[in-house]
Order: sequence, then C-alpha cells, then structure tokens
Amino acid sequence: MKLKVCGMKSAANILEVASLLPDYMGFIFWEKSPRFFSGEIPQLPQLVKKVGVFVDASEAEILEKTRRYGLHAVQLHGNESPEFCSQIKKQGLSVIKAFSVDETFGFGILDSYEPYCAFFLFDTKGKSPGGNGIAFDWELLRKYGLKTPFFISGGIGPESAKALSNLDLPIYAIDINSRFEIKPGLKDADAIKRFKDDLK
Ligand SMILES: O=C(O)c1ccccc1N[C@@H]1O[C@H](COP(=O)(O)O)[C@@H](O)[C@H]1O
Repeated sequence: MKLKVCGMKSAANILEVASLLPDYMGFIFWEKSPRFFSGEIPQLPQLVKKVGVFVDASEAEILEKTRRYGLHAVQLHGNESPEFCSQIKKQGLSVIKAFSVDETFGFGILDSYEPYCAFFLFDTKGKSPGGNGIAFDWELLRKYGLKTPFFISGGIGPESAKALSNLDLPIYAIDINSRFEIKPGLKDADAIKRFKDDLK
C-alpha cells in the first residue's frame, strides 16, 4: 500500500518527513485550514510526489499552484463537478477526487467522475471539508465496485496500521494527516516511521 502524508507546512519538517520516503506528500491550499500552505517547498527526493489539496478553487488557481510548486497531482476536496474534473484533466493534471463518506453515501455518484479521475479518495464526512481527524466505517467501502484506485483517509492514526493491513479491500494508498501531528501542520516523523513500518 502506498502512503501519503498530508498537511505539511515548515521546510524542516517537510524534509524530515520526506526522508522517510512516503509515496506522496500533500500541501493544503485552502486558506481556512490550520494547515494552509504558503511557503516554498524544499527540494524533495524524486520518489516523493507532491499533491496540492484544493477546496472549490478556480481552475486558474489550481494551474498557478501546480506550475509554481511542480505538483504531480491535485486533490479536489470540495464540491467539484465531473465537468470541472474533466477541465483539470484536460490541462494534463492527475486528479484525485475526494468524497466525504458516511452511511448515506451513494457510490453511484462516482460513475460520472470515473473518466476524469486518476484516483478517488474517501474521507469522513464532517464539519470541515477535510482534516476532521475522525474515521468512517471502512466496511462501507465494500460497496465500491469500480476500477479507479482509491486512497483511504479520515482520522487514520498510529493504531490503525494493523487493521488497515488486514482489511481485505483493494486500497491503493493510505492518507495520514491530523492524527500524526504535534500541532496543526507539524508532523511527528517518529510516529510516521513506526506507522510506515507497521504497514508492511
Ligand atoms: O487537513 C485539512 O485541514 C484539510 C482541509 C481541507 C481539505 C482537506 C484537508 N485535509 C485532508 O483531509 C483528509 C483527512 O484528514 P484527517 O486524517 O482526518 O486529519 C486528508 O485526506 C487530508 O488530505
């Protein structure tokens, strides 16, 4: 399973976490987040892909941030439509479309997104569009029947590695964020290292 560490902020912490070689590192470009990123991203190891996280941002903003930061993929974490995802894909970008899941989530909505998304990401439905720190019932993902690979996120913590490894679901990647923080945006590299080792 691949690993994404999201919500990075300071250069020193970015480099510390990048040295663990997560597959993806996420930078949040939503101003209301305590993890809002506005600095410079230091040079990362080539194996670590940079993901920009956006919430109902304009196409122009997504393109500007993609070019400025050399993003490898964009995670659309708001109410972006399939048409919007299509526009972003046409610009040559890899789209990770996030969906907020609870027991009422209708997986049928994904059909219209599938042609335009490289990945889906399933997060917990909560007060904020993301970063709520609460897990959803992963058993709900048994209703997922499409081919697009997916990330699982939402309240994944240090204790979740064993359960996720034993889950008989085709998870492409695990996305960790607020449950691995010393304070918003500052990640606990030791806890991430232990989690990464436990996932194997
Ligand atoms: O972390 C945030 O502040 C955030 C804000 C707006 C959109 C997405 C955000 N983070 C993403 O939320 C999920 C779940 O995070 P958590 O583990 O529950 O803290 C994760 O994919 C982050 O990329």
